[in-house]
Amino acid sequence: MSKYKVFVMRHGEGAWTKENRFCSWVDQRLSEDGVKEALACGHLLKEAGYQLDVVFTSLLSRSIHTAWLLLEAMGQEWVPVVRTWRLNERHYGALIGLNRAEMALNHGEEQVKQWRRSYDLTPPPIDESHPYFLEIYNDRRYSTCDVSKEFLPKSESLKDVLERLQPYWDGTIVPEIKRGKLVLISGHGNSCRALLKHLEGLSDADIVDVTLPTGTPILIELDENFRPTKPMQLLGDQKAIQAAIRKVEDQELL
Ligand SMILES: O=C(OP(=O)(O)O)[C@H](O)COP(=O)(O)O
Repeated sequence: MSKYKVFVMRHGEGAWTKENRFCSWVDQRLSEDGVKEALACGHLLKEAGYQLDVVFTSLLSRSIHTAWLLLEAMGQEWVPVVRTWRLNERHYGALIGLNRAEMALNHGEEQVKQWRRSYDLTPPPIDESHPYFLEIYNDRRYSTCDVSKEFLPKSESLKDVLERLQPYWDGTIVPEIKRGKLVLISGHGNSCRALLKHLEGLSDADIVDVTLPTGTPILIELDENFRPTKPMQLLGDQKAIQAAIRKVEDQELL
């Protein structure tokens, strides 16, 4: 029997999703479609009668704006929004800013798929010669983290993401859920995949086939031991959701 519910969602479409570039820790804003998606999620949850108690986001604007727009559409703007770097998107290292289709031309589609979806493959690290290095590491938000700047990641596999996210899930989010709070996590494609791997108990091989569309709330129902009681539910028009998943999967195609 389900005791707890939690929503996990990837933010609305970001500006660089449209340009097909690895965005990761670069602070791009939502595209016009991304704004619409976030508002539509809020309307969907409102119509279903949900009342949120707390929303967790990353430190990246696209995840925070999604939370704000969703709460506005629900008429629940007063609900606390809590930000943490531990929900940031996977750090794509030296791949940040690169175009996926161009990379497939140079390295082959299979290599790009491996970089994007395998569980424990870490891309080459970002270094000071990278065009976005200073923009990321000189940003004041990263002086506010619970680890000092020099220990923040320079590249991550999905496994690394789960390792930095899980202490926050266990220590901060789970206690809220246990107190009876309805929590929504406005995260990113890969920070949400890492969390879903953990919650759904997916194997390293099975997570490779999980791709998340933007702006789609995923409802997870858990028993008293935080084990899923039913398959996760992607809420909304199922045909549109499948089309949105295919769009993300096809980003590496030539
Ligand atoms: O920034 C990103 O994800 P996000 O749009 O969910 O924040 C990544 O570039 C997602 O890339 P991927 O779908 O190739 O893993």
